[in-house]
Amino acid sequence: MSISTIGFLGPNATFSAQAVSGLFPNNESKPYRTIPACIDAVVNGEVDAAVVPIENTIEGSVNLTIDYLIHEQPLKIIGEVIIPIKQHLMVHPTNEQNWEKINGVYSHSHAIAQCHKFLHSQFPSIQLEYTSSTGAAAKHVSQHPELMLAAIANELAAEEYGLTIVKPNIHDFDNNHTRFVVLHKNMIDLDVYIKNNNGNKTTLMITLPSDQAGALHQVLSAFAWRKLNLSKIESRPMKTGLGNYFFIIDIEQRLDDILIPSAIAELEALGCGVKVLGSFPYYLL
Ligand SMILES: O=C(O)C(=O)Cc1ccccc1
Repeated sequence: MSISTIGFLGPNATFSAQAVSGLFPNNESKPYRTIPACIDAVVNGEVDAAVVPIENTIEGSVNLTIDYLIHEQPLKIIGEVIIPIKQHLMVHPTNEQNWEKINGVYSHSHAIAQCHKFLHSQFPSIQLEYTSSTGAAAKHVSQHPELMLAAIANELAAEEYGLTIVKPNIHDFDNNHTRFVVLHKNMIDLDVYIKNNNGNKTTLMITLPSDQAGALHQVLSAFAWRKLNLSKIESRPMKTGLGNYFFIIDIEQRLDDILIPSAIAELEALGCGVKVLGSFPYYLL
């Protein structure tokens, strides 16, 4: 297979690690400390692909991933994997009996946001500490049994770092899932290697002509009358001035020979900029 090593947001036992082992059970994988570091590792050839989080049911988009892809390192999205997310509160075994007296909770910003209601009702004035990942939080707590700390992370992290889960399933909404994208330098066909996908998508980045009334409406019409089903539309700042935004649009099918190319041609004729970020299979684990 032309994909051998996969980069992910480490250390071991993060949700990203879980997504990688679910989708690529036989590949080598390599942890990186941040999402940009995972993406850079693909660009400089340290790994063949990276798996990074892009959207969560409760917290929405992972802006760092979208922005780094758009503004810094233009890789291709070659696949998507969606996994259920269960957040647990865990402490060092020494503190198991006294866990209600913890004075600091460590985790990734998305994990903390997924548990806001729980934290607000159980620990209204506790110190929240943001870490680069849930795994990093669990590792930190495991290294400081002398402090009364807890981490929010998954079951694998509790096992990997020897922590005790004192309150399972503290995410505020049951239907908690995260979408991860698989990034590669080239637009390769992942479903040649991984069968049984659950569907296909094409992701476009679209910029609108400036100050044109009804431009977004016209963009959406180009998809609507071709019956191209959109599963997501999101705006992000261009970072060039207030009010300047680009759009990320997911179409619920592969880049075909006729429909999507003709929609793109129509958008370009309207003065839009269009870039295909990827056309890929997705997998639900
Ligand atoms: O920190 C992790 O474990 C990650 O992989 C990022 C993340 C954080 C919270 C939910 C899903 C993914």
